[in-house]
Amino acid sequence: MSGVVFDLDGTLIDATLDIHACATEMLEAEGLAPLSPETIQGFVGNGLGKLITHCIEASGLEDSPARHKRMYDRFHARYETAVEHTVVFPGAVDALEALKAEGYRLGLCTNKPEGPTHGVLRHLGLERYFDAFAYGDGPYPRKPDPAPVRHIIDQLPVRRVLYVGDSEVDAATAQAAKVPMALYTRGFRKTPVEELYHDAHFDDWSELPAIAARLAPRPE
Ligand SMILES: O=C(O)COP(=O)(O)O
Ligand SMILES: [Mg+2]
Repeated sequence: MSGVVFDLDGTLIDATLDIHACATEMLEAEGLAPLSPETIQGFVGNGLGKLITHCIEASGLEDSPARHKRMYDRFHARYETAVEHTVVFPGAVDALEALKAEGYRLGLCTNKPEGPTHGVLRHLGLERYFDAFAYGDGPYPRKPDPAPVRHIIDQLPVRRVLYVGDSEVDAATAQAAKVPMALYTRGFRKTPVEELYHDAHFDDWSELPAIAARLAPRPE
């Protein structure tokens, strides 16, 4: 069997406005000034803990454990239901449908915590496409450690996978897991495409089934 493993934020969905709303409320509760949506978007991809650290540092404060926990808890409490402004990238659902129809097993490998991941997937009708999940608060290290990808490969289970992601973290994860990487170029990447590990890149989701057929040929 073959599988395709997807990153979430910046790859399948753009949750910037909802993440920004959670961050704004969290900063306000601390008496801090809001940060722009672009700034917050740049903090996404390494998990919620890292996003909180970036918010604290961007506000000119020290990332003390007590402050970090207070802000993390406040953000997390709102995160699962902050879904109303989140959108799926154009063509991504059709690509998931096509891959499913071709017999691929699909996995979702995100650094987002488990509750907010399922909250947004349910809201967008995407939960049913995936046969296995790994989260940023699971019992394994976060991406770019290869452990969450391995966890998904074991759960699916599949022998061959293609990893699909948008960012530096995803490229490093695929490389560490020694799996082929398809880079979605309209996500939250900051590094030029040529400088990131990848075997294929695409800016149009209709290209993905052909990329998968090449890099993770279908079931024998
Ligand atoms: O950093 C996050 O919380 C989520 O990021 P990811 O879905 O791109 O892994
Ligand atoms: Mg991402």
